[in-house]
Amino acid sequence: MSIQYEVEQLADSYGVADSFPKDFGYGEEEADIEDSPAPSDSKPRILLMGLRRSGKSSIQKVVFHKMSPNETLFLESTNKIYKDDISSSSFVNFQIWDFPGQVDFFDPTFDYEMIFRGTGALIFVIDAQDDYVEALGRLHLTVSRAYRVNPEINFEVFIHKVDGLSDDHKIETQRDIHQRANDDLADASLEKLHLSFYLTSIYDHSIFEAFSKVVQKLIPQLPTLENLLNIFISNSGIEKAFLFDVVSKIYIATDSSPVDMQSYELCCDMIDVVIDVSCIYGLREDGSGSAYDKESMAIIKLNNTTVLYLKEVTKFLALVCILREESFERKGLIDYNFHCFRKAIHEVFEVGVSTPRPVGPQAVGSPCNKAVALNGTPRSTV
Ligand SMILES: Nc1nc2c(ncn2[C@@H]2O[C@H](COP(=O)(O)OP(=O)(O)OP(=O)(O)O)[C@@H](O)[C@H]2O)c(=O)[nH]1
Repeated sequence: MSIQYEVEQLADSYGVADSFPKDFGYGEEEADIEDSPAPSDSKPRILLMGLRRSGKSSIQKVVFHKMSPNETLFLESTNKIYKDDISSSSFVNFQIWDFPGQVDFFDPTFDYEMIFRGTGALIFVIDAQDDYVEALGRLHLTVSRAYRVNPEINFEVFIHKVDGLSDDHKIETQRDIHQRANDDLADASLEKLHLSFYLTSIYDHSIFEAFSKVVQKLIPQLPTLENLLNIFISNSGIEKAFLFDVVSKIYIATDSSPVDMQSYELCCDMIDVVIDVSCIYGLREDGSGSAYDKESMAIIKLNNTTVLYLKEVTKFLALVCILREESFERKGLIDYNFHCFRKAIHEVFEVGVSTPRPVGPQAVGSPCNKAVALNGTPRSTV
């Protein structure tokens, strides 16, 4: 595949020097956010639960800490709740709580009411390569408890480690788990409790896709973002556009045309290439500067007449588009439309201004706690 590649990197416009991946933000705005930190326990939570060795810590490390999947083989078992605050590096401002496999709801020191009250999404991980009967029992116990405390939680089931399964086996496993889990809920008269199922693996992009969908459900501005993307692509001759959280490669929104895995993978790969090249050639000689900043943009022309176009939207977000070479002849128009799109996104999120987040006991468990606060906090909600 021949690739024509252009990357522009200008780190000069930002005062504080940072390097990827430790600090991915622009230094100055980072200070704003630091100035009014929300007490960590009041941030909306995504819980990762499931049996021992089902893959919870691996998911969290691969998606949010750039750990390579092979390295997860050496992860030690989690013995206490591990709270990971990812708000300093990511657009989405939440905490991920990784639970040890053996959580005991009857343990009086485990205050599950407090935990579930401030939870936006509960991800239950099931190891699809193992016998899942015990996991299904645990799933039922966990979601029914959580639902009674907070019916607003989104319940997400990751049927995980499917890399070891054939395509037929994957479908059959999903069908079986879906059927049994819902039968258990029906037996307990919990038909209203909705479970969403995803086939995932850390060895491909499925885990990023699944996490994208989990996070999207927690973003109240999603319809607005989709609308803006639809308007942008239809006026620019673009085939597909994703709004990415750069550090995690979660897409927080896309236009309303269907997502195919290949396009998503291509865009993820583009982000990796841009950041890697930036880290090598985009920093100043003394190593200062940022690998991703206001001037970050890249165009990659593939040999099948497809063009990939990436541009910075906010300090955590990038727009990545796929378009035909013919459409790219009107680059001026695309750039202008992008300018309008970027402005609109900034208006939606008021980038860089952090409004005080809810504090105190009344905030935990309030309905708005389900929606994630965003870095570049929106005007109207949260
Ligand atoms: N094949 C395969 N293995 C995986 C996948 N995800 C995780 N693993 C492996 O599963 C094992 C257990 O992973 P962990 O992330 O430690 O599991 P955990 O659920 O956090 O375990 P506890 O901390 O004991 O609760 C590790 O050896 C991982 O490499 C996957 O998608 N596919």
